[in-house]
Amino acid sequence: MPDAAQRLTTLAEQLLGAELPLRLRAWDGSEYGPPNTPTLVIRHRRALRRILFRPGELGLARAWVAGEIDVEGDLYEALGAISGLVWERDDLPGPSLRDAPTRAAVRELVRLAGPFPPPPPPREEVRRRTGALHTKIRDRRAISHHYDVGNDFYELVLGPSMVYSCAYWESPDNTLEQAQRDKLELVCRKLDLTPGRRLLDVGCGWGSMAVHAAREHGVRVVGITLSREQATYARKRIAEEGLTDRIEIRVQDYRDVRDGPYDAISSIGMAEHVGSARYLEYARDLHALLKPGGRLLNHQIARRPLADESAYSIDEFIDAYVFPDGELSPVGSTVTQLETAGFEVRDVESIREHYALTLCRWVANLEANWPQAVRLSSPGRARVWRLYMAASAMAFRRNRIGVNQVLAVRTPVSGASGLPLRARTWKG
Ligand SMILES: C[S@@+](CC[C@H](N)C(=O)[O-])C[C@H]1O[C@@H](n2cnc3c(N)ncnc32)[C@H](O)[C@@H]1O
Repeated sequence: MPDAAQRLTTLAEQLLGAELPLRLRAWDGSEYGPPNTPTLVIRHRRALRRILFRPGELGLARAWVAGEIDVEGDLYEALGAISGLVWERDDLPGPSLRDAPTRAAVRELVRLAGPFPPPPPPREEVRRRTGALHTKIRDRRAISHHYDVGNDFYELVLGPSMVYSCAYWESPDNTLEQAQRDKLELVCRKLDLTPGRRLLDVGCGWGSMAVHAAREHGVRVVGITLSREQATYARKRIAEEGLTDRIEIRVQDYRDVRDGPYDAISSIGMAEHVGSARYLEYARDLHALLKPGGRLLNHQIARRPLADESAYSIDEFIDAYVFPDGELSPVGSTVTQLETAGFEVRDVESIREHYALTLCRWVANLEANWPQAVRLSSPGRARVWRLYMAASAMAFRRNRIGVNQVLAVRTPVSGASGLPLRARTWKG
């Protein structure tokens, strides 16, 4: 009788119709598969039950959070191998459940997983996003879930720059702090910030953009966030920098900003929270908050468009464990919505590869401070973050998702956009 690792490998290969490019270690201590590759460790057969119960990323993620599966060796190599095998194949669908051998393999897998517990009580299913879902109260709760993990935890992961969005890598060998500074500076140049102008930073996080723009470009800034912890941190930092006369941080929803018009608006890593049903309203609100000729820089993660857009559903793992209610749209629909709201879209810069580099640095920071990260959050939460960030790095690297800076102008009726004939000012 072959041991569990060998049986599992054989079954997985039969079901996937391809060779497993990873080594496997099972709960009985047995190992099987190629040497010199990362090892997928299945510590408990409960992991199989979870995966069979909930096929797709969520079952896998739950087993990961519970510590029932793990990876030894290079996490990125393992994730790349798994996604190459499951999500990125052009020869799918593989073996069909109509085939007798496939059905037999599934039955054998169920046997191997052991007795199933009674089904869990019905839980709220992840719904398609509707306009009603992104209410101000719900958005505030979702933001709290994500950002009020504690500033100390974010400091460990993000490092001293405390910027939680894609950095800009002039060279991949730069430090994360330099790359984040370069990103903030790039945004300031795109927005043509000059002393005395007024900037609204929507989704200001821990205040990094506000501080950079006020200190380096002499602008007055209002930064808004839904997270109290972020606001407290940002205000302290602003006081330490001696910039309280130039920066105001508010705990405020973008839908409640009433003190326009502004000369410029930055929205960096915030619009992912808006939701497609509310996106046009968001674009209209920002448009109304700008002076004629004012610029918006919208820096946002995008997904690839689908042949059938109605088939889009939120990633269950991200929704359940990381980013409740976060939602991605293709860059084309962002541009269309901004134009519909009245903006003239002048520049779209894709910086997809930059996010893979950024995420790898965050993962490295987390790994280097692992015991402290676990103490500040919990073993499950720290594991979720490691997996989420490493998997996201892979997704950016492999073009499953992207990130774009969209520069849009509230061009006046005269057509005078105020932009240079060539974008030398920021492209160098
Ligand atoms: C990923 S963080 C980005 C923070 C910052 N821009 C940076 O690059 O570090 C997203 C920010 O958007 C804010 N946010 C999300 N929804 C918001 C809303 N409805 N109104 C105002 N801010 C919001 C969050 O509170 C958080 O500060």
